[in-house]
Amino acid sequence: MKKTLALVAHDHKKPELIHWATEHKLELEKHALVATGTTGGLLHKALNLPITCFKSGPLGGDQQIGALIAEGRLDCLVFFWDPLNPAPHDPDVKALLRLCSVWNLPVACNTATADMLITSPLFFEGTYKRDIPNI
Ligand SMILES: O=C(CO)COP(=O)(O)O
Repeated sequence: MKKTLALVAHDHKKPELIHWATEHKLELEKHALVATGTTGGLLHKALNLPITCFKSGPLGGDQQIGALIAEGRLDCLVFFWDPLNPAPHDPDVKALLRLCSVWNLPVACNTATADMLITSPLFFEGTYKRDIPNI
């Protein structure tokens, strides 16, 4: 079942996300992909797959992805945020992760979780119906 996935990584984590996405290209190409600006550009170069690129994270890209979540238009977020370096837009990062909890959206913040998510038949075969809060 085709899903919409968002892929985002902070600068020090971009190589890790590109490596992960390359490993899982065969699965990723079945889905619609969106990303923040710089991440999306690099992923497009590495994977040669269509990716809808929003603004760069510090310029509002995280919030654009947050808007997709609030509108019920995103199925999953892979967000390799950097736990070792502060970002100027940390409030936006926190807001994006917060919305994942508010809307019970599957979110992977490291490769181990992303591996489990992308290989989960529960999620990708469409048998799993996630509860969405009735807000
Ligand atoms: O800052 C980001 C996420 O918080 C990512 O933005 P870029 O993909 O534009 O680097």
